[in-house]
Amino acid sequence: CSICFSQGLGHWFALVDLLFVLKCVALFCFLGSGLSHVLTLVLQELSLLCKRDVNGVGMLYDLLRSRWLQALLKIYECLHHYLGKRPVPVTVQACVLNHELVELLREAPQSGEIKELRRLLRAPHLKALLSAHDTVAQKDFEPTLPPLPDNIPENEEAMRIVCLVKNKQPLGATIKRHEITGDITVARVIHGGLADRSGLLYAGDKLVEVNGVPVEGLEPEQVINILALSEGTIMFKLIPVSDRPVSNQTTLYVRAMADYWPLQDPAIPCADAGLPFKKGEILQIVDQNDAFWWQARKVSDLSACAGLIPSNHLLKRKQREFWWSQPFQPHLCLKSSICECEKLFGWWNREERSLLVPLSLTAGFRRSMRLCRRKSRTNQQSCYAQCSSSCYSTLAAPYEEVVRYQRHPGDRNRLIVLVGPAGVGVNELRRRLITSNPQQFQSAVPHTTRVQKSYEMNGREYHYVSKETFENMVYTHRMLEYGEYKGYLYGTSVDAVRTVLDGGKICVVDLEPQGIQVARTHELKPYIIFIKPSSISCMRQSRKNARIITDYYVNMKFKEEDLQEMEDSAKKMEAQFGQFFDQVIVNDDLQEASAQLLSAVHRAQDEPQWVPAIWICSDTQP
Ligand SMILES: Nc1ncnc2c1ncn2[C@@H]1O[C@H](COP(=O)(O)OP(=O)(O)OP(=O)(O)O)[C@@H](O)[C@H]1O
Repeated sequence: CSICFSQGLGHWFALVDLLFVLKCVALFCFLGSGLSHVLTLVLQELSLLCKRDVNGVGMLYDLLRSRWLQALLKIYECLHHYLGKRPVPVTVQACVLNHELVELLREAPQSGEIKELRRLLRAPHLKALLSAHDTVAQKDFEPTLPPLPDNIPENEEAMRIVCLVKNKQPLGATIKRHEITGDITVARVIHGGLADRSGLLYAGDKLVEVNGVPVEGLEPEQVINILALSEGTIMFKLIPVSDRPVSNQTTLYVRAMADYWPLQDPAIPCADAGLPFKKGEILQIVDQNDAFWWQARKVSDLSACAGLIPSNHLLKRKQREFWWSQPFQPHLCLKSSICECEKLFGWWNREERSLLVPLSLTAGFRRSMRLCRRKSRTNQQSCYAQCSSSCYSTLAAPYEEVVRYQRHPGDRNRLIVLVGPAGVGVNELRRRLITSNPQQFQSAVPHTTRVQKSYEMNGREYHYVSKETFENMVYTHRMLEYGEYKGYLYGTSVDAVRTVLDGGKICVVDLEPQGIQVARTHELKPYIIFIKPSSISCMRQSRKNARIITDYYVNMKFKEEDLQEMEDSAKKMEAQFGQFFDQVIVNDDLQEASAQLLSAVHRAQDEPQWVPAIWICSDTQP
């Protein structure tokens, strides 16, 4: 019936003429006594109206004749009938009775039947059943709250008594002592906690008593002890805050760009209430009332009670303080990540790859030139090794606002960016992905300033451009990454990526991690996949027959130092850039990693993902 009223009535007014509605409502006033009978009358009325073709009556007629509604009404009638003759428990203490009986049987002569009866009555499931019976019979569903104290002060208005039943959850409120007055007040109520859900405690409420113990002169720790020792119900006597904070917060989602460990933060007002998080995790911010300490929870566990996190402003300050507290270092990372690092990594090795496979038809399939790459990484090492990850993160905002985004089927595909340490298999995986379906996946054709060779075709292996054109592209920020090798410039341009995307294909590129931030634009909406090496012991097995190609040796085996270098480099990449990774694939078994890559690429295009809000909310490219 409630379904009928809550859902049906809205339609009713819209569909049927007013006179008819009044008639039906009058009939429904008899609810509870012969509802089926009333329904029959309504149906008769409706069938007459149907003949007169009153607007919408046919629909209502069908609704009232539907089998589920009829069944619902029958159930209602049965229940109503039962209300008048509900059974009354013979005893409300079946458990006690059972216990007494078992004792009597113990003393009785031990025949087979008596033994069996005793065994049955002592069985735990029967005892549980009787206990459930007693609970229902006594209607003991609610916890019993203690009686209100007699000595309630006269200015009752100013005092509030709050009784909360303690369960396994924390209370979800913090208290503090006012420095001057010494008053103990509720400092904050944690979103989703017991106190918050009760709606009875507010930040600023002044505690007068806890479980009958006056708190005047006590330290917050002593008050916490009283709470910890009490069982069952906790009774607070408090003076309510005069102006309660009005909650007009809008929920905000952010990606954490730094790690945070509350237990290691001496500044947090209550470490137990802190929410630890790792970079890259998505947080739901539920309270920003405090300028320094926000309340948040992880989207991976939204049912949990919120925790304290430093506000944007505070976390940034902490990062800076930490950075300055470190022993002096040249802080190469700051410098290089802005400008010079772009030059340190990248393209010269790819040029060599193209020499080795000169007639490769798909641009971007260039094989490893390990020595060149290692040469570039020697510079990179100094950047990774000399600065801690906090050094890099001082540059960035500690939280990035994100929204859920799902690509519209008609929109351009998202750019797929593969990142990983040299030798991990980025090119192998990219090559396998593209050859699995060249109609769908494609690489971006790089630009170079070197001269075109006889067997090459402009726009296939490279776009051959003059140095001036290339430099102009760099200055106008049209290069995702670029580098110099043997006096020539090489780079991947945004235009080359755009060409692939405009052709309706999915563009797959591999970038050095420094290129990620350049690629992260509203236009390209890149989905970043980190290819991670498995453990060294696993790689010893999986790379046993793998060959790498260097400047001087073709088919060179992986050496122990290569594997170690790969692992170290991967760790540093994760520490510095992990917050940008949408997906991490461990490249242990090649087949499995390829399958994971394929499904990740499809997920990126077809399923909702968290992306920077600025990509969606702003029409202008950041
Ligand atoms: N999971 C794997 N199991 C076995 N061999 C692998 C695996 N992944 C990659 N390889 C092999 O390792 C070698 C290096 O891979 P690849 O050239 O793709 O590395 P890369 O990450 O592109 O590094 P670089 O840029 O230095 O070439 C190749 O011979 C490749 O076939």
